[in-house]
Amino acid sequence: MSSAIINGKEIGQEIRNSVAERVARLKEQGLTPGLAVVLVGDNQASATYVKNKQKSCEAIGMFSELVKLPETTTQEELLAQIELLNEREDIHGILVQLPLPKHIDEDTVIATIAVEKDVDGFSPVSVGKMMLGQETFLPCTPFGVMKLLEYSGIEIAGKHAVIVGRSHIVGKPMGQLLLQKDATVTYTHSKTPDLPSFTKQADILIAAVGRANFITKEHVKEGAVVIDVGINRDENNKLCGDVNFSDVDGIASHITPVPGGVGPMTITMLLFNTVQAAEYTLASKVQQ
Ligand SMILES: Nc1nc(=O)c2c([nH]1)NC[C@@H]1CN(c3ccc(C(=O)N[C@@H](CCC(=O)O)C(=O)O)cc3)C=[N+]21
Repeated sequence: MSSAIINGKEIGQEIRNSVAERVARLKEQGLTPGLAVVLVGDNQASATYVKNKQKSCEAIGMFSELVKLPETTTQEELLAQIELLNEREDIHGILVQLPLPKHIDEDTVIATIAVEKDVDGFSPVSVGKMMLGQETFLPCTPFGVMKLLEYSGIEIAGKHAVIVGRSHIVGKPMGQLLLQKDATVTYTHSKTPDLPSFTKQADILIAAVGRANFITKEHVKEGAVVIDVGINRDENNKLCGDVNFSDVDGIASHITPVPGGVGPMTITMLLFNTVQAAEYTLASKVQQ
């Protein structure tokens, strides 16, 4: 029997519909949620992602502004742009598209984004709050994975979740969110010896390695839920995940496809966080 497909496009659309209703309610109160996307340089992949993000904002009635800066932008110039956006009343969320050119220090840039506008959830304060289980913007990709599991009725408490990959934006926060829902979490990475001996124990396997078709049937336990966070290009330049889908199909109980799995959820949760940021500003105005 083939594995059940977790459809991120469909689940994402359902969430976007409810975000669109919140946007409409804010507009009735004279506030249009606004997202600024900062893009430095002319990386082709980044340009495509950014266009998708803008289209998605507009589709639910949100305002989005692209701040496009040349590859030669200095760090000081970029920081100055972010500070301008921090001050703007019509901008509720700021996303600085990563990766940045090599002469710019990403950590410094991210730390400059006002915490109340950090809809990516990447700033040190947002990460710290997440670790402490305090209310904050959650990083969009792991947040989207949690929604996929929730909407698919997959139990997390008491399950063994194995994460492959330890990036700041996916692997690390992913483990944290699963831990908060009472999973037992194991982190594995490129230096883990005998990886299959760990991944084979997973009830929930999160593949976030960034290597095309890396996870095969030798890594997966019968009946496991397999979440593929990878966005890679194979040798034919076709979009593919970190999981060899056809190899794992039939072994996993559930699996996310690429495209149409985690990717659309990342953008959905960005919209979710931005509308939340706008709602917070309204709430704080009413209090004054
Ligand atoms: N500050 C920052 N925040 C990010 O969230 C961020 C970033 N930088 N840099 C780049 C990565 C990548 N990323 C994706 C989001 C959605 C899809 C997505 O929707 N993918 C579609 C397919 C799109 C296609 O066909 O190319 C899918 O999987 O179905 C992909 C990739 C967000 N990123």
